[in-house]
Amino acid sequence: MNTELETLRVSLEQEKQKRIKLETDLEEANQKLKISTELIQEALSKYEKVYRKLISLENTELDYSEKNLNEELELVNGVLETLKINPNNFDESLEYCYKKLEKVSRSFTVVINQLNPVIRDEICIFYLVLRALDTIEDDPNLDLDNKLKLLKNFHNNIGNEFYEHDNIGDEPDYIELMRNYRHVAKIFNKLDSKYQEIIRDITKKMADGMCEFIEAKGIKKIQEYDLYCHYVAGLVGIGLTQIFVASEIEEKAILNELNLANSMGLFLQKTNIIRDYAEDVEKKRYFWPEEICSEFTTNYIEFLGKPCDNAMRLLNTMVNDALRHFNECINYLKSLNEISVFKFCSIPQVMALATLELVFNNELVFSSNVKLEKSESLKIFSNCLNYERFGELIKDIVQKWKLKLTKSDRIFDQTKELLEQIFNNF
Ligand SMILES: CC(C)=CCC/C(C)=C/CC/C(C)=C/COP(=O)(O)OP(=O)(O)O
Repeated sequence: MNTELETLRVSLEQEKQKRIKLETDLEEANQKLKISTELIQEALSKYEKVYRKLISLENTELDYSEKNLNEELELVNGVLETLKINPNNFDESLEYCYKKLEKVSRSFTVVINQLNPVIRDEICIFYLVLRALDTIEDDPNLDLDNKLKLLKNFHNNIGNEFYEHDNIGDEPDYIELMRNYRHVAKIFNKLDSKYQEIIRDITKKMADGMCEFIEAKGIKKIQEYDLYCHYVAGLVGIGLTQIFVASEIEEKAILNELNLANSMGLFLQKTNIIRDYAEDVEKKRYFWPEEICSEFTTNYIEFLGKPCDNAMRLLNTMVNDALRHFNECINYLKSLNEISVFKFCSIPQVMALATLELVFNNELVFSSNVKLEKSESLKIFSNCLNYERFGELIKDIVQKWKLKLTKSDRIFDQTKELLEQIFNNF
């Protein structure tokens, strides 16, 4: 009797355990279902927004063919894929990183989102790590010693899940990134060590370079200007190239021409430095090199709000200096094989060339932040699909720019020559 009772008790206990397990599984499945539903809803709402935008674009002055629309939809599908609808892939920190990327980057979110998944998280994290470093460099309220200490130590904290700062940054989104840095660190720690090493090495070199320039107080020679741009942007091009090769997506040969990767960064950085004249001068950030400025003025900040002849000549000389890097950018892009990497690298370059065309001989640079029209950016995003289409976009910008070169001026002639070289590169 006792044995029978015991057997019954054991089987009851087993049934009870089974039931508990079933209940736990059910709860977990419901949780996953909830997350999936939210992600799907988010994906659908994004998809719907872009689709509506495309439909409305069909009726605007932009001549969007059906082919363009399909290509744009392909790009959007890349974005949807990144939403990682599989709930097993769901990671709160990864989700934070992609959401933060959208907030802190004006131009890199879309090109990162469409990247080959093999390197997408790596490049998203690379971007956020450098954005955090840049936030420290740009903070106007940090005292010098503290800033130098934070910059010099930053590479040791990239994977520190307890690293956080409550009040660093001059914009709410940057402050928030520094406050929640642990999410970036957590995903960094999950990356393959070969990517961690590249990111850490570039971050250290960039931080050391930033410190060198903070201590030097001002940029004098053009060579120093190129060196500063190398530290803050050329190194990014070099690190990205190392990531493409480490993943075996691009060929090793590209590592023999890292000077081209450097030029890719310099071209983007110099374009921003010219475009942001008014904003930077107002914030007391000075990047225009004395060697170029001194031909036109003893202090280039006097041109703020006053676009006199000398101001315009200086502006056009700065544009010329940036434009001399573009042929090397074309040569870099020519050597890429994988389409998502090509788009990631080429779209920002076309946007920068269009921006340079816009700021050339443009008085507004001295009073406001001149920006490309949204429709222009969209046209570039959706048309820059391969090397051939890239060439067409570049040639269109060059033709438009040449129409501005009616004046007979030494600088205009130099710009004309550079533009002709670019045109003939295709
Ligand atoms: C090989 C290769 C791809 C080289 C390019 C290297 C690269 C991406 C350098 C960064 C340059 C730069 C000015 C970034 C910030 O741009 P931003 O302030 O306009 O962008 P934001 O939208 O992120 O603020």
